[in-house]
Amino acid sequence: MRLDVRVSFSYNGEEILKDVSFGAHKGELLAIIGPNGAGKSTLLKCIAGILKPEGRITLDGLDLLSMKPSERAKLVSYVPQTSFPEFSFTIEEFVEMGAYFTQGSVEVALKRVGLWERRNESVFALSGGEYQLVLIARALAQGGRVLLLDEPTSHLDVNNALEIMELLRELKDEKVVIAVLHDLNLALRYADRLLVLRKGSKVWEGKASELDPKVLEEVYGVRVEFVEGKLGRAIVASP
Ligand SMILES: Nc1ncnc2c1ncn2[C@@H]1O[C@H](COP(=O)(O)OP(=O)(O)OP(=O)(O)O)[C@@H](O)[C@H]1O
Repeated sequence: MRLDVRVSFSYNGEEILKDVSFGAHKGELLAIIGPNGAGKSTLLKCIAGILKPEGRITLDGLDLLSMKPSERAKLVSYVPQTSFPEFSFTIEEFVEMGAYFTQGSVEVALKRVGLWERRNESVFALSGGEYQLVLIARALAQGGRVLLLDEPTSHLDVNNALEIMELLRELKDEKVVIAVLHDLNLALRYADRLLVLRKGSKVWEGKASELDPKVLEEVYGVRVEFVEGKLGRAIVASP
């Protein structure tokens, strides 16, 4: 299972994505990183079919850009940046609000994120981390082959953030998983591959283990050091 992307995108004549190309496949977690305004969310929305870019996006050779939205939604699911629900649905109802699901797929998805027993509770009763899990369950219930997540760990404490990342680590063996991440330490620890964007252009793409701190220094405009500890590598940044 392989996704190939080469896109450009403009808002009102301003080029936001400039011929950004990369590949992603099952078995690897790809993280998109880069400073605010780099175009990360725009890129994810182009793949999700929310925005219409120029270029080409194929999944195992299938042209996603020329596909009907209903067909594409069966293949690609998208978890937007967290926003809190406005209506008091139960957890189960909320997951059923995705475009495609079967009764069985909702149950499997909620069990996967550990919230099936709580399915009749209101989504208003959820913490930020639990709500993020519900958003992921809604995407999983669609059963697509590509899972896109926009900052799935923002606003979460370290424990919940690690829980989400562990879940993505499991899911990468079933789907193409691509996440926009602001937390560089999580990206470095969990992503197999990184796509680094700045000002709408690809600056670097490669194995997370091969990332040179100089790339981050150039992109973020800060000094960066990698520190090795017993639990892994950490990034220290300084102005
Ligand atoms: N609806 C819109 N209309 C016009 N410009 C937009 C729109 N949405 C985003 N942009 C612009 O596109 C550029 C990229 O935005 P995008 O949200 O993709 O960046 P990002 O890398 O996800 O940023 P962040 O890390 O802050 O979420 C920004 O300059 C932004 O102002």
